[in-house]
Amino acid sequence: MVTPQTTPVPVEHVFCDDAPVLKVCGLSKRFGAGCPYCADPRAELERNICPVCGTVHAVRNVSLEVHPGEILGIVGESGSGKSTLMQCLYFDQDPTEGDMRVAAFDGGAANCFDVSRQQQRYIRDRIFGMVYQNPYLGLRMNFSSLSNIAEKQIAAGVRDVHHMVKRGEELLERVKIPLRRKQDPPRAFSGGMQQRVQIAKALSNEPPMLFLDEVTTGLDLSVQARVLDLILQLRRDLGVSMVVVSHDLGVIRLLADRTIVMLDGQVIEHGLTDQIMQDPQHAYTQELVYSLL
Ligand SMILES: Nc1ncnc2c1ncn2[C@@H]1O[C@H](COP(=O)(O)OP(=O)(O)OP(=O)(O)O)[C@@H](O)[C@H]1O
Repeated sequence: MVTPQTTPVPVEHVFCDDAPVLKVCGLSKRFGAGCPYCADPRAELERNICPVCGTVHAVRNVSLEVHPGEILGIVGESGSGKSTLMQCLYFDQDPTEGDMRVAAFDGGAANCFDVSRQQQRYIRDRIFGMVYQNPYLGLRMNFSSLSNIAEKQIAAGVRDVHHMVKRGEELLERVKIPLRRKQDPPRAFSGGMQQRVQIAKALSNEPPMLFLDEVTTGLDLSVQARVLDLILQLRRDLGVSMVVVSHDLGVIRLLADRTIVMLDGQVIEHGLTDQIMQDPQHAYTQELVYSLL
């Protein structure tokens, strides 16, 4: 039985000296209007729900940094707020509060949650890439794989068809989709291949920052291993920074340099992944780690 501690861990960034690619401070997302009771940070919620007004506090005061070439893992059980957090970072959801700085946008001077929708689209199209757990959210299932990759390039302003085809083919080769299948639509592919096409699409504009939300969930073990291997290879070859969300600590252990553990919308533990694996502090993290042994 897990006994959650409700006090969030203060975030100290003691691991890297280089400037972050992405820096998020105090991100919260609630579903519902809130009330004076749950507006108080000391309020006792029923998991993540206000007992007075029923508002869901899906993400509570989360801060994080991602450094160049680093993979940050976010792990937590179902409902802990991982996907909502990721959706806020990728502008799929508006946070209730928070500040996000992106080094490649305005030199990190602007809070990206406050900029215009057009500027947010610019950041999504040119600086960020997203791979969703459900490939139906990231791909047009009836378009060819090559067209899917071109779509992201067009959104980023690329108009040279020859360049788009060349880049699309390069990426399909990189993610090991045979080029003879480049005109096939993703609906004709297996789950693992669909995730590879999503990854190719997300990488098409050479984004410095890639978000991966439960990308191996639902795949069988051998396919999962190949996708994980591909992610590590991309980091090695391209130096792209990543935020990887998973409920599976095994996946996070394999991929992430640093890890954040979430429970009921809060960060309950964070640190170097090896450190968390060897010496988990929170009862919930201990349970996660011991379940892997
Ligand atoms: N649109 C919504 N309206 C109300 N509550 C929501 C909404 N979206 C998410 N929630 C709630 O927010 C909380 C966090 O959900 P979220 O999907 O982010 O968790 P998760 O850790 O990603 O879980 P899973 O891995 O199952 O997707 C949950 O309590 C969920 O029920």
